[in-house]
Amino acid sequence: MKLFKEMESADYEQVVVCQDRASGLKAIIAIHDTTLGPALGGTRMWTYKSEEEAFEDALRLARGMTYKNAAAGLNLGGGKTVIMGDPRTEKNEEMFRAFGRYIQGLNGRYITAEDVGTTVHDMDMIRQETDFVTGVSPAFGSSGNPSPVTGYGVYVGMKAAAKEAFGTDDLSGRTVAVQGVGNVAYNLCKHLDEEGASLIVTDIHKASVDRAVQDFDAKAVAPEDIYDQEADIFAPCALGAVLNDETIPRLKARVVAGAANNQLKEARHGDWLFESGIVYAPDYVINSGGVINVADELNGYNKDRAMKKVETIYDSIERVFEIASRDNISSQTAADRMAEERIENMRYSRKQFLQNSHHVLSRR
Ligand SMILES: NC(=O)C1=CN([C@@H]2O[C@H](COP(=O)(O)OP(=O)(O)OC[C@H]3O[C@@H](n4cnc5c(N)ncnc54)[C@H](O)[C@@H]3O)[C@@H](O)[C@H]2O)C=CC1
Ligand SMILES: CC(C)CC(=O)C(=O)O
Repeated sequence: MKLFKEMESADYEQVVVCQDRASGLKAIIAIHDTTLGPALGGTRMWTYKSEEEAFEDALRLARGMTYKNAAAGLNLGGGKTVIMGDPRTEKNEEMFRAFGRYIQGLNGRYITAEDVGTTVHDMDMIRQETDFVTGVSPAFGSSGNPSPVTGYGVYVGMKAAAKEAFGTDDLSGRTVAVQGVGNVAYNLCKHLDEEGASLIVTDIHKASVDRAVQDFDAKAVAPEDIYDQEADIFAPCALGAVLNDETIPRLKARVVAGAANNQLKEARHGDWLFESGIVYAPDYVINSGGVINVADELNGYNKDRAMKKVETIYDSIERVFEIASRDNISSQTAADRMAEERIENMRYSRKQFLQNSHHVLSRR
């Protein structure tokens, strides 16, 4: 990979490569854009096949956070970290503390939280070395694990997408095919089950599937079969790039609405969904509940305030569909326009120099 060329292509600000031999830490912090404020985005730990794959993931995820935070109306920019390693076997305290020191060195330009492969306990380790971490244990006045709130936000956004497709947001009697029943999707399934939806689930980990089958009477299918299911809604809740040339023709669902980041392999796949009449809830709008929740910590966490804001995901998804139908563009393009417009407007309104600029971190 030609890193500078890649960074130039989407105008990334900074990439920080962190190595600590003693703990085995190999981390890449990507900061995409801080026009709106410090970059907030989680830390993913994953067994990447190559360094190149890890860099690509960090860059793509960081850019997604810029759009997510902008579309959610947060005064935050976009960044993300990936740690190379197996989250089940390669974690240790020293690793997360070394990582925390690297974050502290960025002096507030980047704030972290959980993502795939990291937990509240990991954030507690990081917190020992830096102020710039959210999603730590509630005992520290924090909001804790963001996944249940992300799951609730996806549920709320799925209802808005269902309204667009079926004319009603009632999910009782609907069938939802869920890809990956990890932290977020388990919570999503709970809300869907409570409303009376039927669930079809898959995961590469048998224990996760078994839990969903037992708790929600879900039907289990093999991972490669999830795209072919007779379902009203397909909910991708595992990893990215699952909406692609091979999978889109197989979908029977009228709605795609799930938690995973970067669901579209390429931008043209969003156009394809639109042209096929499939209602797609853009990933970074529907899955913004977690970041909305952890961002509230920067004002001193208030759960009611955070949850009220998470409810607005319904309106944001409706707004995206309005723009898409007004301008005859895909929902993904509509969401991008909404986010880019906010960033550009703020870039303009913040151009005057102020000595003591009101900054989200100055309230901590
Ligand atoms: N945790 C959060 O608050 C947020 C998570 N997200 C995104 O949502 C997605 C899920 O996140 P979490 O639930 O936190 O992660 P998780 O790691 O708890 O769950 C992901 C699940 O997907 C499964 N999986 C992986 N590859 C699969 C495949 N090919 N087929 C079927 N299952 C597969 C894993 O075994 C795991 O159970 C990720 O893309 C993440 O970036 C987005 C916003 C916030
Ligand atoms: C997990 C969130 C708190 C932040 C994030 O990284 C995301 O929304 O993808």
